Amino acid sequence: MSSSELFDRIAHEIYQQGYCVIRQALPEKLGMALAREVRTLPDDRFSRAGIGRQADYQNVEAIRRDEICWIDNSTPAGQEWLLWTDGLKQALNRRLFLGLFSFESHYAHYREGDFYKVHLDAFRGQQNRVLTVVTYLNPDWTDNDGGELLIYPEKSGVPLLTVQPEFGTLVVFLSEEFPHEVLPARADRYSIAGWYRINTSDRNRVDPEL
Ligand SMILES: O=C(O)CCC(=O)C(=O)O
Ligand SMILES: [Fe+2]
Repeated sequence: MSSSELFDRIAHEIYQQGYCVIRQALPEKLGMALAREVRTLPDDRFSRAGIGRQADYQNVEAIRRDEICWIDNSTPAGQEWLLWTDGLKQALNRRLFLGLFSFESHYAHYREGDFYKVHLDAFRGQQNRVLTVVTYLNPDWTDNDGGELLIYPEKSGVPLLTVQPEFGTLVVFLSEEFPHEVLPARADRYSIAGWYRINTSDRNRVDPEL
């Protein structure tokens, strides 16, 4: 699938249903570079993920256990990823007039037993995170390794989708609309989670900060 076919398909499915899951979507070479990088980053580049400002540490531990490392332009793999996600942003803006403005993303490492309970990535009205993108960097993932992503309909209940975190699978969904969770991993699980944001700056506040 060429990248323009892929971006067309993502735009179409986001328009139709608000989410899409595509296997083997991430370009192979990019996926390999990211998979290699996430495994070679020193441990001290990763930190315990948070869940917003108020929550204390114990609260966070009950909700999510992964460790994250924000991705920037300082490595070739990071650069290539940001270029690719920028291409996706432009394609979605062109096709859907979403007005996506900025993008932030991090590697995530779930060790054995780590999980992320049901949550939304953005809250309605705050208009910060509009679109979530997740991709997986696990070449040898098996059904026994757990760590599935479950995506629920807006009112929760029965999952709409169960996604295995297999190498190259790409998940995109509207951040305000779909509660989701990561079931406990039974092996090291590597992924990238990212968010496109719109520009909600006004006279008194620049947001996202430049
Ligand atoms: O890794 C995944 O499958 C999803 C992660 C997630 O929901 C998040 O980081 O907000
Ligand atoms: Fe999430």
